[in-house]
Amino acid sequence: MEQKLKEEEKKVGVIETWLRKHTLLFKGATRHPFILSIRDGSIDITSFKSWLKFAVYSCCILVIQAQDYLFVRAFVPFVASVLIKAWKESDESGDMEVILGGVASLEDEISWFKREASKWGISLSEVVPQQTNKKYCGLLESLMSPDVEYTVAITAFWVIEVVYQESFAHCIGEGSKTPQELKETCERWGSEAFAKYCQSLQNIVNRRLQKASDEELKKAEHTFLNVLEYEVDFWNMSRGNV
Ligand SMILES: Cc1ncc(CO)c(N)n1
Repeated sequence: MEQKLKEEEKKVGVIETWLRKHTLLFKGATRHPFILSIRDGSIDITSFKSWLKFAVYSCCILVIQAQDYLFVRAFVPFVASVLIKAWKESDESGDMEVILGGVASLEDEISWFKREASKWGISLSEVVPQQTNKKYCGLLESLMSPDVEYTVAITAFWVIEVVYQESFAHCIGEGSKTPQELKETCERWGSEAFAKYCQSLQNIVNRRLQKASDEELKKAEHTFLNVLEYEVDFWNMSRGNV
């Protein structure tokens, strides 16, 4: 049985196997009620005239965006640590370009967060990190340790990106009623280009996992699950859960 599973994993790829095994948690992170409310337009303010609804609406998306700005600032050094690991440990020189592309797009992301904030009249320097966010940034920091293998770190990197990609692609996919004001946000992570970049990361991860020891595989799967749980918690901040 054990042997059969191993053979199966080799054929379909480890990631595919994980996604089948942990479908519920993956759906929890990529089809969160917050995302569904963007997609079905129920988050929309324009159909509700009362200013209170406006406040609630702006609050939940703004909480996520402001917290995400802080998250992305912590994400940059994490990605830099993955870059160092790729340089030291990778068996393929092409990995570095993919990761470097990620760093470049984070620069653009940070500028975009700043533009968005000024549009909404928020001062990002005054945003206080919520407990959930602090915990997630703590996870990133622990993954920056030189003791964490490249395979485990790149797995975390891929899943962090793919949750956003899958979530926001769902908001602009067939039949979505996403409000105009949120389209740009959704396009940022839901675009074809971002999907391609996530696919490049996924190819690296699959290649690494195929060669990984059982011990490393176990660690990588644990990290994969950990990230998914933190992503669910992150979305939960939109409901005022800190
Ligand atoms: C919380 C979170 N997860 C993933 C991404 C993708 O970059 C992001 N910006 N924020």
